[in-house]
Amino acid sequence: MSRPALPVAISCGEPAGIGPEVAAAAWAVLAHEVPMLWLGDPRHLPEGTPHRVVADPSEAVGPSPDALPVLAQDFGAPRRAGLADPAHAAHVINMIARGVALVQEGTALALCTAPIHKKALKDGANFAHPGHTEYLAALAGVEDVVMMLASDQLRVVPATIHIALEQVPLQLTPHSLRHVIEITHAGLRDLFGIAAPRLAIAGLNPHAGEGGTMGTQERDWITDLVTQMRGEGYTLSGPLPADTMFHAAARTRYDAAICMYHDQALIPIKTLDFDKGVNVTLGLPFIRTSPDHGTAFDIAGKGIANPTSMIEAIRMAHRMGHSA
Ligand SMILES: NC(=O)C1=CN([C@@H]2O[C@H](COP(=O)(O)OP(=O)(O)OC[C@H]3O[C@@H](n4cnc5c(N)ncnc54)[C@H](O)[C@@H]3O)[C@@H](O)[C@H]2O)C=CC1
Ligand SMILES: NCC(=O)COP(=O)(O)O
Repeated sequence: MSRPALPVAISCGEPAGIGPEVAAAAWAVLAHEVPMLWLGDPRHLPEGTPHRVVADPSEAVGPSPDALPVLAQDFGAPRRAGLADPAHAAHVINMIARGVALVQEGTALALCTAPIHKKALKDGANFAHPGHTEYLAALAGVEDVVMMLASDQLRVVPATIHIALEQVPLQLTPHSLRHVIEITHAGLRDLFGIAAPRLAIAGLNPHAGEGGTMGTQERDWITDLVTQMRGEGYTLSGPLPADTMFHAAARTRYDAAICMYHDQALIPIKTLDFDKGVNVTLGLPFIRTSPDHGTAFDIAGKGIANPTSMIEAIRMAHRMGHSA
């Protein structure tokens, strides 16, 4: 029996940002290929976006080439491009939670989240999480999830995510790094179809510590953890000096780079492939992807936002939803 063509649920993200316009543009490209269900206030879609409000996600099963199906929520006010409205914040958060509920109850295939403005959600609704990744983990009731950014050229994982740099050496532990390696390995195998994933582990310090002269974490425990996990059957290299592990030849030697902090991971992929990078959360009991960019207030509403990352994120959610 064939499975119903469930939609990818797309949470609207910050209405003042480019989320609504890149979602509408992605639908225009993918409408014949991927069933979609946009969650948000239809007034926030770009003017003229063909859409139909549905009462139930079952009305969004199968491709909908004539109109984007919308599960509508009245946010109370129209959007003002580039200017977050604090009154929207709670609704933005609810759209994420609604998307998770749809996937968990089996009426959506996967979740693709449009970007949120983290500070706007904190200011407007006291949002307790630094990003989707942590919020989704809380909603799913799982302790350890992994943020991966993936493109054709590179996959990166920050072992610590949205924390201040000064917190990195405190929160990065053998226990936490082990979990990141385990979850990444499983994600590459199960969601990316890589039977024997090769992971490159970055050092934390310049020159991976240079034998303890530029930092001691590599000498004190990272090298031991890598050696131990190699003995358990993982294919790991490192800890590697982070400045030389992203050039073209180096990138051929691994399937994902495990980095020690946010910018160490995200700078190389956003430099190489900002347009096509996709953010995927590993370790959740459902599929979640997102474009790699943020709300881009500086260009919101101008019709110039590039939708490619959103398109790739929806495609990846759809593909993974069918392979999981
Ligand atoms: N998944 C999510 O919810 C994410 C949310 N953010 C949030 O977005 C907000 C703004 O973050 P920024 O660091 O300024 O990053 P950003 O990605 O919003 O913007 C950085 C620069 O890239 C440009 N840009 C971004 N996306 C583009 C697109 N699709 N087409 C053309 N140009 C594009 C912007 O105009 C800007 O000049 C912050 O609150 C941040 O936390 C950032 C990344 C991901
Ligand atoms: N810089 C990536 C980012 O902030 C995405 O975070 P999340 O909202 O997907 O957790």
